[in-house]
Amino acid sequence: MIDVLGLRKVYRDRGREVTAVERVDLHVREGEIFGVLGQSGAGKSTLLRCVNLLERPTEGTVTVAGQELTALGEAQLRRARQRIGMVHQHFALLSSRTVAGNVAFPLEVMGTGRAERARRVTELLELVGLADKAKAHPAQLSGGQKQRVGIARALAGNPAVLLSDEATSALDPGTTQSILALLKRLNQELGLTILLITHEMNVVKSICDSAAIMRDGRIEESGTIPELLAKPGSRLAAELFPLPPAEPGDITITFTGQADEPVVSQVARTFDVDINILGGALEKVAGLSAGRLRLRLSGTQRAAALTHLAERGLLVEESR
Ligand SMILES: Nc1ncnc2c1ncn2[C@@H]1O[C@H](COP(=O)(O)OP(=O)(O)OP(=O)(O)O)[C@@H](O)[C@H]1O
Repeated sequence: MIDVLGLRKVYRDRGREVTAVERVDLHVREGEIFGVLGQSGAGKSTLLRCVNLLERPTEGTVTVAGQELTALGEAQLRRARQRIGMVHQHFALLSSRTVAGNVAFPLEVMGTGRAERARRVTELLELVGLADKAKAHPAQLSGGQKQRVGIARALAGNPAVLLSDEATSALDPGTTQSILALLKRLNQELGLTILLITHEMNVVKSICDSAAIMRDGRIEESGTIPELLAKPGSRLAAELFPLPPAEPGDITITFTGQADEPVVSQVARTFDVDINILGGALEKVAGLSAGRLRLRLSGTQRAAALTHLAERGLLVEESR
């Protein structure tokens, strides 16, 4: 649904060149929620703004819903952008307009007639749970309510794709969860493809099907959550499940889906090994139970025990 190939963005800032995004490829499948995770300055906003060409890439191509945006002129681009909704960290609402007026704004720009506009605004406000706030002004709303208005406005043009620029980072944890639940519901009910950027692991953990980790303008790893968790040395796995520092010979096992099986005690019994559990964490990620354990194993059948764990589909990594 979104294909970014060889994307590069260089800003020229007072005679200096700043490379914000360097040779990035990104493939977001139809109907998925894809999270780009990274620290401040990693290039996430630039990448997102290049996807709807609010920022023109220095190099590379961007294709959304089969249309190569990087090949379009300004007029065609304006039309194509109507099918790409965007949600902002600080909501970007018009303070002089009511909630209904804010949601109606993109419809006015598109030339939608008055009656159809009113019908659509009502429908959108119901969708985000704000039907009773149509006549309120943004200043009278909580942060979570403002973001719901932002989401309704982003959906006005019936977009195939929603881009979310840190939609929850100005919100408290409880409100964050309710906005994430709304995004997930819209994803499932409308089949909306969502590309979001965030610096919060919690966002990826709660709603993303796939993720990429970005650092210094580059994508370090990218894939579905189970793929990323199954990859040796995965940064996503390490950040999702922080463990104490390892000593040489310590074993880290990462698992998705096998959380209900008593694997460790079975291995201890079958291979007569002593197992020390040094740390561990279990989480629900992308709807799957996943976790990591740091173990110290000793016994004459240690190697056979490790092979058995790997054969059971667990990722087994030994620290050096
Ligand atoms: N308009 C601009 N002109 C010059 N440099 C810019 C511009 N926008 C961003 N940059 C630089 O590009 C790099 C990436 O910035 P970007 O905002 O994309 O990162 P980010 O990961 O979204 O960070 P944050 O979460 O803090 O916004 C940074 O070094 C930033 O200073």
